[in-house]
Amino acid sequence: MGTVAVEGLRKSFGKVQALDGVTLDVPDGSFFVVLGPSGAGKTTTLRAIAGLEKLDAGSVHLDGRDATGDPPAARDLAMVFQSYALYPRLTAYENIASPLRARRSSSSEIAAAVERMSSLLHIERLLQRRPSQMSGGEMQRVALARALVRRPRAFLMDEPLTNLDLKLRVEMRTELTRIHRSLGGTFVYVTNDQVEALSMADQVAVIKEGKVQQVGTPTEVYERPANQWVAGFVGSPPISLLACRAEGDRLIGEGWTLPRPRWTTAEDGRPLMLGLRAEDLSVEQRGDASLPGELYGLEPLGDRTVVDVRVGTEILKVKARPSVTGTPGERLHVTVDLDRAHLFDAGTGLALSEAGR
Ligand SMILES: Nc1ncnc2c1ncn2[C@@H]1O[C@H](COP(=O)(O)OP(=O)(O)OP(=O)(O)O)[C@@H](O)[C@H]1O
Repeated sequence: MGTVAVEGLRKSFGKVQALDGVTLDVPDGSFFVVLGPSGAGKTTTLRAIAGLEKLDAGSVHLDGRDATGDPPAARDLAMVFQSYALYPRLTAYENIASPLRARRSSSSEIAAAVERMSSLLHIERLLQRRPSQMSGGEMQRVALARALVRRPRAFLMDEPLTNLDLKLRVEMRTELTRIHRSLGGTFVYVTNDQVEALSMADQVAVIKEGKVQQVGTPTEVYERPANQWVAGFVGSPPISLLACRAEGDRLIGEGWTLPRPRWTTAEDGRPLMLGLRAEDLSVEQRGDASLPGELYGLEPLGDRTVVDVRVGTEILKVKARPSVTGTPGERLHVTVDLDRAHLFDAGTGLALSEAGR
């Protein structure tokens, strides 16, 4: 078993409220990602689970048992940090073996476990090297192997891929999901990188200023963001937001109108924000629902081009084929897939009811 449940975690550092009532339920065997910007309280949450932070309020349950007062060593959790923290004088083999030596495992058990981990992480050829003889990516793999060699109740990972270059980071994302599948343990993984979160997680908890904004699968968080902030934080290029209001069967903004989506329940006149993702907009096809604008700029990204279109005072980001061309200032229409649009209350930022969608 390896369930982790925290409830109502509160922690302040002087005037900073790092955790403001964090509640999370991590199912056994899941790859659970805590996603949020810098300073959101991700590390503090992880440290609270590990028992490294004295809480102002709240509880931590491990496998259903109240572990709030337990010292870190009694919690049976393994932690992997951003910094590798390898023993500099020990070889990779000895580094990976160290948690097992501390538990007095036999040398044959140790050899078998190190062999299994090093093959899983493709580091067999590094085993006799010391940290000074390895690259950052190699050290990170050894650090992961050292954490994964034990079978603790859960693995807590604090941005373990941050120090790697982009290519290695992308590679390690796939590796980590593969390792999770083959080991089958509970992973609680902290990151500020939404691509990392969406690509690896079974469940994502999005956190901002010490408060959980939404918990769901990557698809739920992306396709049905609970509020405007989550919609803006998750997704690249970021979602475009336009101020508007509903009037009868229309949505009316500055210099544009669209048919009111069938599914929205907003009453007339209420200030709203319309959220449109780049892939739900088009400058290449003409549809019934479209916004008049002018070309602001083109951002070629190889496999696609992001077209910036000015509509009123806002810039919309539109995904287009790489071959798309145009001159800044040119008038054009942006076709909107209204079935995939999002509406938020402009005051509270909360997503409007999607009943009937
Ligand atoms: N030991 C500390 N003393 C004072 N303030 C702290 C301490 N630890 C964290 N904080 C503050 O608490 C808030 C949350 O910090 P935390 O490290 O949990 O954020 P984070 O989401 O992990 O950020 P990052 O992605 O930058 O690591 C921040 O404002 C931070 O400055």
